[in-house]
Amino acid sequence: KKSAFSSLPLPPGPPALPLIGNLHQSPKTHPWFQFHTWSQSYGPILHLNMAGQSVIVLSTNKTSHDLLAKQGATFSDRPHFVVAHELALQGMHMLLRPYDQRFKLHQKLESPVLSEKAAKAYLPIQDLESKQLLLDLLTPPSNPLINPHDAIERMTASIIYTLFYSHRVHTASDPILLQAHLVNHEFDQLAQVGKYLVDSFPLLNHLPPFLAPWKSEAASHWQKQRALHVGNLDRGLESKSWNVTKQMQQSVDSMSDIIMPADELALNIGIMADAALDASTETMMWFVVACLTEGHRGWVAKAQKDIDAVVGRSRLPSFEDRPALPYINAVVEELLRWRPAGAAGVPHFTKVESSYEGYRIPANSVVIPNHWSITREEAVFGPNVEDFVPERWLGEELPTIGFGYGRRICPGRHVARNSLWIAVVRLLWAYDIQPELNKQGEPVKVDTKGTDGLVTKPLPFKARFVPRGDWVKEIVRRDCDTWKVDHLQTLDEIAASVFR
Ligand code: HEM
Repeated sequence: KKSAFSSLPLPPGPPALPLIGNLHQSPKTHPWFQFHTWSQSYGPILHLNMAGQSVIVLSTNKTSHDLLAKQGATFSDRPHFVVAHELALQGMHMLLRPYDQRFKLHQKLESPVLSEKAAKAYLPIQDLESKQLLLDLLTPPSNPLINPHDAIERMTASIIYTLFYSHRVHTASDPILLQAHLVNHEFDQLAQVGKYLVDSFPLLNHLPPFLAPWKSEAASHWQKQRALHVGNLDRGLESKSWNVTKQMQQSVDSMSDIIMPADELALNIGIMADAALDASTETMMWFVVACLTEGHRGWVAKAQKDIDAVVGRSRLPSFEDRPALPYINAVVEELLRWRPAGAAGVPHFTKVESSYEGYRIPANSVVIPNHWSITREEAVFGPNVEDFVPERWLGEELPTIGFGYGRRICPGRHVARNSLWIAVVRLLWAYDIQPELNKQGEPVKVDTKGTDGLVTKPLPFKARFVPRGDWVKEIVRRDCDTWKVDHLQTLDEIAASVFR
């Protein structure tokens, strides 16, 4: 039967072969670069045929917003992963859940704890952990070269685990953090597109277990996910203080018509924590890379001049300084643009056929908002899009980007922006971040391409965090040792200010 849109052409794209379509041209790694190149020939909306699977790639903020946000009722689903999601996560992964009633229920539970208002109440935790970051990077006496990853990850993990479970993370080898890494690594393996035939042919899943080896792999993975997230849920519920776990459990208890097993709530909170951790850590790592590779353009010096004028050299910068430091906001926005941690976004999916700008969008298409292209649109962001230029954010208002679109937009974006702002302003206030030098005394080249994957990470590198003066050392030693602070009391104060 002909549909209303069957006479419309598909969006343009590279020429496809019979049966396999564009599969032979499909990039093996870093797909966002090839998508970007194609968009330059075929335009802001392109169609790929991956062996029969329609993939729509959106390359501008406008097309992404028009489809994923304005037509949110139809473009908010996710592609189907039989092994990684349905089997290994029992269908409970927040990022992968289909757009259905149960998803909406989880979103309803999440939204009060991640709202802009809640995020504002969490500032004392971000204040605390960013102080500790400064102390952790003050590496007496000889300022050795370090890879800052551990110190940055400790900070982001501790912000999230304190808020979610009342658990402060003291070092990057905290056992819970290490367990999360192991589980996530195994999950990434399971989720690799194309690894399991059953992902393309779900009917195979009806085979008996001895013919379907993925079933036992998935079952064993589920036990690990469950142990991690239920363990954390229990820790949260047992804590003396308020935390997000308790808040969400209380919401569940107050909904008399809802039955939600502990592992389902635990998975929602735990996956939220995972999503928070990687993206925030790696965005901060890209900040350090930006200082090393793009600082010569003058933005670091300009930011430090502003900070010196507003904050001075006798105290730390704080959230109260934010209105007086618009340039630091611009640095954060430019960071999210220059290296969007989710370079190809997270794929959406549409179950129904529709049309856009005279093109037919087939039912069951995967829809990718390619942040890499979206952040490089010169018509929106001006020239020299490969350069780190915060000034572009100081003129007329630009679209904020990097957190996806529509009903699946990152719910953690308010919390994330606040974490980035305070860490960025404090690092700039405290340190000159200098590159490693080779034997000839030249800076060692730092990679700016990053890894493949849902979250793009800079390749390992080393840097020197040189205090900008003795005043930094004094203030950091005096104010940034946070281990004696009663974070449980801080959490109770947070609760009192927003949730009671
Ligand atoms: C700089 C840091 C972050 C970046 C760049 C980022 C980016 C993203 C992106 C691109 C998506 C997909 C949106 C879409 O499908 O259109 C997403 C989803 C999500 N993010 Fe974030 N995120 C960050 C931090 C956080 C934080 C701090 C939290 C929680 C506290 C969080 C929780 C989530 C969750 C739960 C989803 C799944 C939403 C859904 O599928 O409906 N993220 N994030």
